[in-house]
Amino acid sequence: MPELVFFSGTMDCGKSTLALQIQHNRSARGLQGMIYTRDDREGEGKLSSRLGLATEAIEVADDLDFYTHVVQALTAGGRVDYVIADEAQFLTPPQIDQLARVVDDLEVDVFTFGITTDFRSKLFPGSQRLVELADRVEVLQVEALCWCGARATHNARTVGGQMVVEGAQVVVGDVNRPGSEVGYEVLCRRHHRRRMTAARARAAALSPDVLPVD
Ligand SMILES: Nc1ncnc2c1ncn2[C@@H]1O[C@H](COP(=O)(O)OP(=O)(O)O)[C@@H](O)[C@H]1O
Ligand SMILES: Cc1cn([C@H]2C[C@H](O)[C@@H](COP(=O)(O)O)O2)c(=O)[nH]c1=O
Repeated sequence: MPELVFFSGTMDCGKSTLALQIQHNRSARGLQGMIYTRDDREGEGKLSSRLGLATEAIEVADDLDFYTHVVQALTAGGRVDYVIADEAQFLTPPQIDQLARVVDDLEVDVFTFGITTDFRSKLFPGSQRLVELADRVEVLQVEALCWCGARATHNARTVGGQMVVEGAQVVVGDVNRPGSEVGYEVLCRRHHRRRMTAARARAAALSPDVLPVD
């Protein structure tokens, strides 16, 4: 039975790596997939992993209709055995409905990959629709860790090194980029709530004026 699967997790937990592995294993067996992404850090039309692997992908815009796109590929004589959509948090809710229709009406497996919540711990609209519609929501086995060693469950945004809780929902960026103006850091819920990034925890530990938080 074909499925709509949502592989979700924080930033930097291996989602794109898994997407590339699924693509590799299927294409090694002669299956043909449509690979989509939106706003990958490495640039337009790329699905990239921090492990250094990347593949070409179809760049999705708001007006791309997944169902029509896959039907067009089939009508043109192509084979579509599966669909992969990375950075699925950036897709619109109607696009997630179109992906569900690809599964149900075309009987094609659809694997989506994305973060569930933004830097304010609010659901991305695309992720919300995936949680509502997916046959399965899978949390990745490799845990990203908070600086305290606990499992990281939340994504923090930093601007000029300070954690922020206001701003645009979408700002493409990366973790572990100390030099960049906007950065991200994965944290456990406790430290996300306290806005305690690794840098702030280090500063607090060094300061004689601040009581330890943990
Ligand atoms: N130098 C490295 N050596 C081993 N593993 C690494 C290295 N750099 C990154 N990784 C692994 O890659 C993961 C990030 O993979 P990626 O697919 O880019 O994440 P996501 O798509 O979820 O943001 C990290 O959690 C880590 O497990
Ligand atoms: C938390 C958060 C993240 N983003 C962006 C930052 C990255 O470009 C992607 C996530 O990519 P990854 O492969 O999962 O690391 O999302 C954003 O725009 N807004 C946010 O709140």
